[in-house]
Amino acid sequence: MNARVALQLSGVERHYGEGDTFLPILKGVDLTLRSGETVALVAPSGTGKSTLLHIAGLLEHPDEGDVVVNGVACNGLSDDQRTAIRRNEIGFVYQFHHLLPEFSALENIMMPQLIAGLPKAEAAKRAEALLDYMRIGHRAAHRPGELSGGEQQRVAIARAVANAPLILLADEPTGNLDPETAGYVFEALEALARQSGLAALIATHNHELAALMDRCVTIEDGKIVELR
Ligand SMILES: Nc1ncnc2c1ncn2[C@@H]1O[C@H](COP(=O)(O)OP(=O)(O)OP(=O)(O)O)[C@@H](O)[C@H]1O
Repeated sequence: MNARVALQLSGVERHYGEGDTFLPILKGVDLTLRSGETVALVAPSGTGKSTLLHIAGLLEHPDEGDVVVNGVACNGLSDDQRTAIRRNEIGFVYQFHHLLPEFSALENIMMPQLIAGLPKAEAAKRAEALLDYMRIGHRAAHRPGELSGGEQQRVAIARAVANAPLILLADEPTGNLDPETAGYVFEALEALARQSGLAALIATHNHELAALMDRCVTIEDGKIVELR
């Protein structure tokens, strides 16, 4: 495959604590994500999935190693520069949706686009299209508290891709949903990632859902191991 490299982690190390509480979590993570590929990260609890996603998403710094987003090495950048790259290139979906409760579904999806400077009408048009794609167009005017868990998570997914990021990172995006809802939300996420041609790294405990993705990796002894 010779698609463009969207995200590259090389020799990434991260620990928590010091002295007696020193806890090495990532011990040399190498991972390459190309545009258009979906990758599942399936690893036991506590092995460092969230830590890895936070470092890949420029929310945390590694102790060692490089994070390269779309050809730009991010370690030496200022916080402002990292924030700009995160806003432009990376969409994040969390286990809990983190939607703004006082805004409608449509407004939540418009928000990152407005922050990026898009005109309101354009942002609304794209938000509507994404809601339709997620089959919740009829819920556009509803606030998060008026939506089911699955609907909320689909809004969160639409919001994460609203700015057409290069990379989508998701941390247990369906972990909070019942199995049936998790199935269709995950499928919608996977289809949207594929349709948008972005590089997706999705942490999940669900092996059945992971099987939908192009590749599957795990973390063993602080390093990435390719499962398929
Ligand atoms: N701020 C912190 N201080 C100390 N230890 C931490 C901190 N954050 C995470 N850890 C520890 O680091 C390890 C990895 O945490 P992380 O959240 O990355 O794992 P995970 O694989 O995402 O787990 P889960 O599947 O349960 O969400 C865990 O043992 C956790 O307790």
